[in-house]
Amino acid sequence: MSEKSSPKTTARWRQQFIELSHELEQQKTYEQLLERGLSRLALAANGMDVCLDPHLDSLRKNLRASIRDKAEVEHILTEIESAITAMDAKKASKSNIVQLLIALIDKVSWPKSKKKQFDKVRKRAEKSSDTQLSEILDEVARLIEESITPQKGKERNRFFSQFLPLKQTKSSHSLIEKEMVELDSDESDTTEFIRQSQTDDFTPQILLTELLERLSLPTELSSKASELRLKIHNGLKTEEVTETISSIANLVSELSSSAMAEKKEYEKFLRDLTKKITSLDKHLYEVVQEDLSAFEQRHKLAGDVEQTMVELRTDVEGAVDFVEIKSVLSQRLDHLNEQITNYQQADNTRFTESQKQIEALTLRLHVMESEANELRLATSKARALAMKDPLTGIWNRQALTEVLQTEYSRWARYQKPLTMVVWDVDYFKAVNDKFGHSAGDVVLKTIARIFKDSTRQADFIARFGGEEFVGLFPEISLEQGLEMANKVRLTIENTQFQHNGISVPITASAGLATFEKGDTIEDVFTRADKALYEAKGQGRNNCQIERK
Ligand SMILES: Nc1nc2c(ncn2[C@@H]2O[C@H](COP(=O)(O)OP(=O)(O)OP(=O)(O)O)[C@@H](O)[C@H]2O)c(=O)[nH]1
Repeated sequence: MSEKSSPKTTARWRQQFIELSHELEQQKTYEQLLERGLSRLALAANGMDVCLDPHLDSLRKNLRASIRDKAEVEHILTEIESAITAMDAKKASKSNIVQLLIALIDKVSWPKSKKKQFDKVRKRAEKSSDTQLSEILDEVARLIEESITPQKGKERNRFFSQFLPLKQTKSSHSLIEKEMVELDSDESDTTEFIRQSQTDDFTPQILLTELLERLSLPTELSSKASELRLKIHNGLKTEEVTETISSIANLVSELSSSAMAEKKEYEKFLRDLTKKITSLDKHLYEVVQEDLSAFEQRHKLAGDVEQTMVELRTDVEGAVDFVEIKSVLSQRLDHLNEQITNYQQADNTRFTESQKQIEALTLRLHVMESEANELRLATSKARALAMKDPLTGIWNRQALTEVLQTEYSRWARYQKPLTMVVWDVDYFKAVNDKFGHSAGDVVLKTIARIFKDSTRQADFIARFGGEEFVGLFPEISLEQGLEMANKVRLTIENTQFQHNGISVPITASAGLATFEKGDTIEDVFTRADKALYEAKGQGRNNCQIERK
């Protein structure tokens, strides 16, 4: 082979050189592009993970350096690879956390009122990105908090409001406001929780510890929580995570049951309180109904009760927990009972006194009634005596006056016949004179008996005075009356009067008149007396009717 190159060979070498140069040029451009891309990727990936960031910085610095250290780059790439592997592991952890959250939500029987909210959070958890995880965790914690402490929510306010008087809504507001402040302070805690969580990396341990920290546990459950916390702190094996989640879920359920039991006890206590207050009110109402004289006492008691209720309400509003409320209510109720007992004692005394007074008054009333009856009877007897003629025992002139008035009114109303008869014993003065006044009295008594025996039940006969008698025949005409009078007259005539074995002839004469339209009592009496005068004039032992 000759040392001199042929032109053809030279041209080929040149061509190859040009192509190689071009290829190198392209590779350099490609390398620059890769460097730039790598640098940008490193910049973009910065912040994804704190462990990755320093390696990315080193890589970018190295890429920007004029002299590159291949070994250094290889080391950086190894570190980046390790960091990315660690990131993947963390990512897997986070998705485990989501699964844990969902498992927790599913395991606990949440109150109906929270069920929907938990379902929403559950859906969000399923679709969540890493950046949303802390937010979801906090929401789950908040819902757990609300679910296990129902007395701090609206339910408690509603619960209270049914026992507090409506007019006290202002006071009730203050109670609500106070609770809102409490809720606000809870939110501050939540904000703090979010802030902290955002800076932390989540692991199942952190999640479970955070959940336990956020549960406000009663004493009887706190020891269980401490055990769990210690177990978590010491590190959980993968198979222990699910078991721990179940334990926390049970704890939450127990806490919820405990809160419900307390709520029920609280409800029962307030129901009993309401019954007692209702009973008091009923008692007060009955007291008023039973004894109006106790109005002032009742008014005072009502004032005391109202005052106690106001104090009670103030105390309840100021109380911080159920035990204090219970204690305050018990004290106030005791005070209220004392007031009621005092009132009842006073009321009993008042009632006993009233009963005594009523018994005394009743006795006095009975005595008075008895006395009044006796008096009425005596008056009646006296009146009867006053109406009777003492000698003959028949009605006297006073009785005649009254009966005349009554019969006259009846006649005026019904216009039925009413006849008057005026009797006079014939020659009575001679009887007295001849046989003595006593004999004359016997004659008068005998004639009175004849009058009485001869007249009907409806008829009336009275001694007018001396030896004069006046009779009334209701519903008897003048003619009928004359007939009846003559019968009486004959009876008298036929009666045997004797004195010392000597027969004493006794006769009587009568004049009759009947009531006519426009008559007064005096008119009729005058006409009857005039008829008597006529009978006397005709020889006595005679009955005459009025002449019209
Ligand atoms: N025994 C007795 N006599 C009385 C009583 N009241 C009145 N007399 C008498 O009755 C008598 C009445 O007499 P007179 O009025 O004159 O009438 P008379 O003698 O009946 O004569 P005539 O009426 O015309 O038939 C008097 O002597 C009275 O004293 C009385 O209660 N008892």
